[in-house]
Amino acid sequence: MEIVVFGAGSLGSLLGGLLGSEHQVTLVGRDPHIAAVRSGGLSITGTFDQKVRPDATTDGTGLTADLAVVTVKSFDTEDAARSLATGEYDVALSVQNGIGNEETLSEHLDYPVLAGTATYGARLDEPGHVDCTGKGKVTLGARNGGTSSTADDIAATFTAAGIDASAVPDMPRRLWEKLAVNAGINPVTALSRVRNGALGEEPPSEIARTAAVETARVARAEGVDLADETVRSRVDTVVDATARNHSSMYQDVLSGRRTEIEAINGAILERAEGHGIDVPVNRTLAGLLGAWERENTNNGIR
Ligand SMILES: NC(=O)C1=CN([C@@H]2O[C@H](COP(=O)(O)OP(=O)(O)OC[C@H]3O[C@@H](n4cnc5c(N)ncnc54)[C@H](OP(=O)(O)O)[C@@H]3O)[C@@H](O)[C@H]2O)C=CC1
Ligand SMILES: CC(C)(CO)C(=O)C(=O)O
Repeated sequence: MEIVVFGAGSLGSLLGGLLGSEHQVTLVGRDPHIAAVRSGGLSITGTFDQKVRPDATTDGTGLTADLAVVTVKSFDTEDAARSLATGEYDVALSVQNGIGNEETLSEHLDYPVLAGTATYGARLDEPGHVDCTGKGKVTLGARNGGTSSTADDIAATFTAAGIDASAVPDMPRRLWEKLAVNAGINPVTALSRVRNGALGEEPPSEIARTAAVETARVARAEGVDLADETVRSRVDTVVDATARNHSSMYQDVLSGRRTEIEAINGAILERAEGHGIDVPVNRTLAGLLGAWERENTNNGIR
């Protein structure tokens, strides 16, 4: 299969690198990482130990492939969609965190957009080198739910490349479940500057679980069947499985970069307000991270 991975930072380089062992992959990203991949290939370490040589470019316009895997941060989805619209693809798959990415892509693309989530831990250590800090799973499917033979084929493609992937018929619920986990783990680890595993301790773990439970309440108001107990235990499971990870939001804070707080806790807050639901923990986390962004990232705009 010909695959373009749009947004080859941490997660995109990991997935693109693994896919590159079996498929024709082009990574779209930024220099100096892309220059390093072009000259010396991509090393994947940690859970994996591989060296691959995918194609790599900083210009994501006018490309052609069977599949576009979108791994930019949610605040870059609109720009990515505009670039992807100049190319030719059969299908796009978002494996980003936050809600609304698939809708944004669909507004710009005239081919189908599938939804996905990833629980792999990835960190771009240095140009040309990605560290897999936790083996996870990629879950994908039709963005409004239901079965999809295209999603089945893509899951098989990922599996053939050694990525644990499955196609599921209930993506809306999965997206909200992942959102609940990220709403808890990401800002709490970013604000307290700890790896995910530190949330095994009280009280930060309880803050993360409460943010997740608030999210489940909003999901139910949106018509998605997601129980409080499901998200509480999911936070604990992900903390255990990704104990060694710096969450993507913590990585952003460490590098002084804009975070995805708006597409995660901010989006929950906005939808909660629409339903008249109070989400005080999400409001607090969004407020604190937002204050950090304004002070440290030129008002959140890079
Ligand atoms: N890292 C992880 O372990 C996990 C991440 N995720 C999710 O995956 C998504 C990606 O996260 P992550 O990999 O950490 O993010 P990164 O910031 O590491 O990667 C995104 C990359 O895309 C680049 N980019 C953005 N727009 C363009 C463009 N138009 N052309 C070329 N390159 C572009 C960015 O460059 P620049 O920054 O210079 O703009 C950056 O290098 C997020 O939604 C995240 O929440 C989910 C699970 C785990
Ligand atoms: C699953 C988790 C929490 C792994 O760190 C993640 O999605 C992220 O860091 O954004």
